[in-house]
Amino acid sequence: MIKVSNLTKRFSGYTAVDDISFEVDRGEIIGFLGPNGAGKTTTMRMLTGFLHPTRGKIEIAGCNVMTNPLEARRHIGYMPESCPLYTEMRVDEYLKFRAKIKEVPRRDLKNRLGAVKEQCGLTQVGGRIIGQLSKGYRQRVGLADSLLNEPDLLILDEPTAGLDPNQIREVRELIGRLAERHTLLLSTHILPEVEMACKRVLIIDKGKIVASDSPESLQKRLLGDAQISADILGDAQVVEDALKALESVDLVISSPQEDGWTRFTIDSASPDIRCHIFDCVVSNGWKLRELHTENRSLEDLFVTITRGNPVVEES
Ligand SMILES: Nc1ncnc2c1ncn2[C@@H]1O[C@H](COP(=O)(O)OP(=O)(O)OP(=O)(O)O)[C@@H](O)[C@H]1O
Repeated sequence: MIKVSNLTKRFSGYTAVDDISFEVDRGEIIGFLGPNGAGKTTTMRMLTGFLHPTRGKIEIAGCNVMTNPLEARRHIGYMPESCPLYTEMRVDEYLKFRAKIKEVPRRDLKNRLGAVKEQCGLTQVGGRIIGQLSKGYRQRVGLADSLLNEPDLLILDEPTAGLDPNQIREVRELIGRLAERHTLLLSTHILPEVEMACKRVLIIDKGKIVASDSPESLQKRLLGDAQISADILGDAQVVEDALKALESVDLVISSPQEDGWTRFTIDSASPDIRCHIFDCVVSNGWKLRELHTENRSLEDLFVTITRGNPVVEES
């Protein structure tokens, strides 16, 4: 659906996007992550034909964006970071206006308007003035706009930026529903958003793609070792020594809890040694009330990657 080859954008000597290449298959949901100024918006604007690259090639659904921008755009629904809505217009009026610009055939207009309003939960607010809507609803109008031309590909630039937690939840749910029917490229700073929705993440830093993989395998490959937490009742020193003696255990840290319990934090080179810990506790007659692998978040991963750690190529 998207094929980007050696894409570069320079602004008066400054390289905002530096020779990036990636592909997105039809139906994929991709999180596009990066710190401020990494080049996300610049990349998205080039993908949608709003900004001309300095170098490189972009194909959307087989159309070359540089040589055939109008045809390529027919496949794309784009919601820019700050949605340029005409705030004095009513929702219906605005969507009709946008549909005409997007050359939605007159005979389809009513159906398309009805469908996108339904999809975005706007059916009740068609007569409202956009400027008087909440930011969450304005965001929905932006999304409805991006869906008018029945695009195969949705490109959303920080769709939840500036929304309050309730609005974020609503817009996320809406995006989740849209993801069932579209290929989706979603840029965001909010990492749980990506963990929830995206099957693959592309991480861009200083204009370069530094990682491309599923959140789970990136976590495994970058953070590698497992960290396990176990609450055990027994002589703390004896337990600690026994845990340290287990194969593939690198480090055990103990911290006393109430009523004689101790929490052991165990670093291991093996992905999961919980069964061995359990057997060790049982064979020594100790008690166990908690045993789990600590989940390292995408946030840890993001910080690791964008602080100059090794580049992770797609597997
Ligand atoms: N029109 C422009 N002229 C000059 N420099 C620009 C222009 N647009 C973007 N840049 C620069 O290119 C770099 C990448 O910007 P971009 O907006 O793509 O980053 P981003 O990853 O989207 O950041 P954010 O998360 O803050 O939106 C930044 O250093 C920015 O200042």
